[in-house]
Amino acid sequence: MRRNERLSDELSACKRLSRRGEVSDESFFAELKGKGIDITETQKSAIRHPSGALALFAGPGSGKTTVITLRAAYLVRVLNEDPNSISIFTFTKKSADELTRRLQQIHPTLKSVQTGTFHALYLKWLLREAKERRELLTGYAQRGVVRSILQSLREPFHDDQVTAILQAITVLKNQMVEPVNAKDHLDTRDVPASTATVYQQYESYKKENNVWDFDDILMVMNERLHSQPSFYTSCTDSIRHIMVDEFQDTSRIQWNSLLKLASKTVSFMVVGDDDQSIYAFRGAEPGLMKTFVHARPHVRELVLSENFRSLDPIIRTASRLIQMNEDRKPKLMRGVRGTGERVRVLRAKNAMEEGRVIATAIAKIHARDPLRTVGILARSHHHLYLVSEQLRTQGIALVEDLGKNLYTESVVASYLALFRVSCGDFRVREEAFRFYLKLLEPRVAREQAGLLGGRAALYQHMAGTPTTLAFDAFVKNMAVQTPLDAVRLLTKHYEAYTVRLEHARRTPSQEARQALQLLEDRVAGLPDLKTFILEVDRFSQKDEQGLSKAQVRVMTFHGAKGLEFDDVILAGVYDGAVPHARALTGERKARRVLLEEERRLFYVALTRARDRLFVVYPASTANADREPSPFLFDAGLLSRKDENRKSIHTKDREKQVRVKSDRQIVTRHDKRSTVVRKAAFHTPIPVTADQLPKRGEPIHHEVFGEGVVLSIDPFPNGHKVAIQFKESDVRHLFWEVALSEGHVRKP
Ligand SMILES: Nc1ncnc2c1ncn2[C@@H]1O[C@H](COP(=O)(O)OP(=O)(O)OP(=O)(O)O)[C@@H](O)[C@H]1O
Repeated sequence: MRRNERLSDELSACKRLSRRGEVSDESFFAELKGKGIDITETQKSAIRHPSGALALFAGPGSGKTTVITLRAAYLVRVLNEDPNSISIFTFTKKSADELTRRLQQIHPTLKSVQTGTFHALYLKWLLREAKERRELLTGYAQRGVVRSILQSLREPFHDDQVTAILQAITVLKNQMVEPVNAKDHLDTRDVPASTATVYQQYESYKKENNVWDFDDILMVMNERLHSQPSFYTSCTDSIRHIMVDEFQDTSRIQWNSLLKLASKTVSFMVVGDDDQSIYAFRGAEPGLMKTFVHARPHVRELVLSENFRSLDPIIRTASRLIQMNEDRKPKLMRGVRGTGERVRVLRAKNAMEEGRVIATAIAKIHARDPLRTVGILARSHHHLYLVSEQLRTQGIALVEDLGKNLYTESVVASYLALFRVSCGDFRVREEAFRFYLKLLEPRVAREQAGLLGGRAALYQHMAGTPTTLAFDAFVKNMAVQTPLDAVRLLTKHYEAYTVRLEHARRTPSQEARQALQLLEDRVAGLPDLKTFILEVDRFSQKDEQGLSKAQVRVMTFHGAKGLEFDDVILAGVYDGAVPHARALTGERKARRVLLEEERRLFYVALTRARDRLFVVYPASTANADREPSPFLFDAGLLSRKDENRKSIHTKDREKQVRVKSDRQIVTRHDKRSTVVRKAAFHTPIPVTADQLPKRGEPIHHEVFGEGVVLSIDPFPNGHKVAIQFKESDVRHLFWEVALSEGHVRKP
């Protein structure tokens, strides 16, 4: 159909639908032009789309979200549709807030358009229509349930595995896999073998206790829509237009419920970009973009091929990177804003210097124009702790979307308590003493377990005993050490403590270890603990005034999705962090899938910049040398000549990786630190048959004392041994770890 014919068809269809709004079609677009927004013909087509299904697939910065907001405005202002009858789905709260902000900027009446994440909108409708009121099982409580199920299964486990199991359950529920079928869909290389059983018991627990988790909101909504006609009618009666932003992140269950909801609406529009799909770990299925086009009769497909956001060097960099992905739909992107400064890669000596490099870059940006918006993005929120602190210390007002900082991480808070006491601040002596007991005096800690868990003043209770005297000497000695030595000393004890925990079937998560590595970076070079404490206090007391005026925002790559900034600084872009080390382990196929997802994530980060883009990487963190991310080579930002070394394009890197064992890959750059720790925590030395215990044999354990072996069972990479200890319950030990760490012996 020729364009003019199509346009006149669209207009007449709109007129048929229209109850005549406050502005005409011509003045709507003329008003936008007056504001400097010259809507393209394809964008207009999508905005005017009268009824039926429409798919708008295009690259970053092409105006997909703009079309969604303007379409909502057009429906209300030109076609006189009720704003309440328009529902817009997004995938993060931040994108929903951004949409609401953009809508309100266009016109105040658009405040009533229903925007939100699937979870938020569905929960609202469930509360309204079905009067469903359930407590939500989240965060800590959710982990507690999984932990106690694992304990009841007598499974040794790590806290990280609790995270992996919960993530797997989310994916299964989003893929609509029932617990009975879960086994066939799980890869036991990624999750413990008991995950399917845990899933089953976890679901039963929620049912018995009448609670939901977040994924249940999607499940219940989908089930009600399909099985309760009255619920379905009451929901769909009030919705005439559905739009979905970032459709590439839709999961099977979201798709199922959407299809049902949209079967009665006047229009159903989805916008997305397969290159920006970054939520596989939550069950996203970018393949649904293809399904959409075939699922509905007469789906109209539109493609936008202009990038309105970024200057050419940024677009070129991002395109070079994403072209390395094999599993994608090729797209043509043309920048309309012209050329600009080249993307700059900055190398910092270490993590602390990285913060200073970024602060200098921001100061330069704001010296030219204080109103420029700056986004500082990193792969993990941990990495942003030190950067944020440096920026605040240098007086830069910023909005953090992290919600916490290094000193609120519980293990770091305990270290700080000990440091404070060693500097003469006895207000936190109780906290410090309890931590000290856990770390250095496990036997005393066990004896005092009742008091240790309660609120009693334990130090006072034990004052004058050899234990408190040893504690006093320990903190006194700490005061004369450099902060780095003090941190390392505590970490040595902390590692022994985690091994003991492992025997009790628990270990602290990787998060704690990451925090401790950061702490080492933070204190390196500081002369004494007093200086460190002063700096921490100064940072914590920094007043938050003026943050509303802050033009600098700090967030993760994931959190930046859908947003844009005048200038973007990507922090911590070193190999192992970007791509995440996890993407370089495991089976080749799984590795490729993960690596492509990591590349898409970095692509999302690069494409948030309008004018200038800086990429920063520290040459050393946590006492280990770091190399720049291989993605910087993929994107053409670094070349072999720059680094004077062999190519580390990710494709070549994959080849290297194939010939190495998983452990070597993860720890390639961490030879001095992580290898040692990983080996200690996860890689037991194989034992010979005569080193294995026998049933009925007596055993001595350094923490649990004397015991007798009840059973020996094969376990991945070793053996699980059940031991009845005299002074405690039956304990299950991972024999190879226990033996190689010297925690057990035959008496
Ligand atoms: N026709 C246009 N003329 C000028 N600017 C435009 C036009 N369309 C969109 N823009 C601007 O381009 C920028 C990117 O638009 P938008 O955020 O809608 O893109 P997007 O496709 O949703 O991006 P992403 O997928 O990367 O999040 C915004 O600043 C928007 O105001």
